[in-house]
Amino acid sequence: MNILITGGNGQVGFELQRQFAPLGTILAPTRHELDLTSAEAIDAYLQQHQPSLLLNAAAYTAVDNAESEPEQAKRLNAELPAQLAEYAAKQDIPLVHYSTDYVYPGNGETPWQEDSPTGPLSVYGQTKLEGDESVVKSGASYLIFRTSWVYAARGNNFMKTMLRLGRERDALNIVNDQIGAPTPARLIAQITALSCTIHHSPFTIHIPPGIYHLAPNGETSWHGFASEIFNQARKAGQPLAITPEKTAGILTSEYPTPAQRPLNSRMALGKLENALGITLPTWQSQLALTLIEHLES
Ligand SMILES: NC(=O)C1=CN([C@@H]2O[C@H](COP(=O)(O)OP(=O)(O)OC[C@H]3O[C@@H](n4cnc5c(N)ncnc54)[C@H](OP(=O)(O)O)[C@@H]3O)[C@@H](O)[C@H]2O)C=CC1
Ligand SMILES: Cc1cn([C@H]2C[C@H](O)[C@@H](COP(=O)(O)OP(=O)(O)O[C@H]3O[C@@H](C)C(=O)[C@@H](O)[C@H]3O)O2)c(=O)[nH]c1=O
Repeated sequence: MNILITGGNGQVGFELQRQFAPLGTILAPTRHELDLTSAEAIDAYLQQHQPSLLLNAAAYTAVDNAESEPEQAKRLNAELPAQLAEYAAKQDIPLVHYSTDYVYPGNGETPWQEDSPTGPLSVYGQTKLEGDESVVKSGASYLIFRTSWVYAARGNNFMKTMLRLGRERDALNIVNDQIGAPTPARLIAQITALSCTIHHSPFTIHIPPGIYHLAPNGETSWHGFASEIFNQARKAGQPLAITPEKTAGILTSEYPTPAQRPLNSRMALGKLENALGITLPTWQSQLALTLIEHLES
């Protein structure tokens, strides 16, 4: 049984490969083996390999660059999921797709529900929303996991950037007015596997199709996340130049970037917890696991 993982070398895709390896034959083409900007190449690949499950972890995730490369972002974030969803509907196979807190407008302090009005502030958020909308209306059996602030033991992410800067610098300014939940890619892959029941054939999704928020419990700012990274790293014996007093919280307006980020990225988790009958872990406990994995790698 072939499981296609697009973006298999990314943070989430890599963890999906680990989780799903015992469940079937993993197809995780690199960008040299399958150019995801080519609809023709994707069609040919699908015809050749006939996957029974699609896990779409490919995306254009460079939030600031997307502002100057909107066509590229649209191809990966909007048109690719639309094409995969159309195929999934036609073949009657499930599609799991990943989305983001950046589809929400970021105002207020109330956690977003899955059916809250969207209002992306950036090209990245807008193109991701277009992808979600295509999947929803495709008629495919789908799950969309909207997650936030993804990091992992490997890949490019905020945790690894902070560990590097914490060793190199003795002072850092980090925004403290964007609030959300840092989510390890490993947790995303574990929840994805938990949501798919494997019969002999075909794969089925065993929670109701739809959009689900997927993040750990609790909330913090990027400054709070960085401070916890430094605390936990220090306890694990890492030599850091940075000190808590020199890790200053600043406003988003003091850290100008090409793309606007939402201030409120709080996402309600009840829909997923109820569907799976679980309580999601806290972001601090998930950081401990991911940090140790990184330090031991
Ligand atoms: N990162 C984050 O903070 C968040 C991510 N998400 C969503 O989660 C999902 C996974 O994100 P994440 O794992 O962090 O993403 P990564 O940036 O780590 O990985 C993206 C993957 O997409 C692949 N890719 C991008 N462009 C192309 C292309 N033209 N052809 C072939 N492959 C391509 C990359 O290939 P290559 O390895 O060759 O570069 C990479 O494997 C995405 O849908 C993202 O929007 C949601 C919230 C937060
Ligand atoms: C390195 C650094 C970043 N920052 C801020 C900038 C930004 O607001 C925040 C996080 O930086 P990043 O560049 O990791 O942020 P960003 O790339 O916007 O992260 C987002 O990626 C996309 C793909 C998503 O879907 C989102 O959920 C979110 O994870 O930290 C500082 O304040 N000080 C610093 O020294």
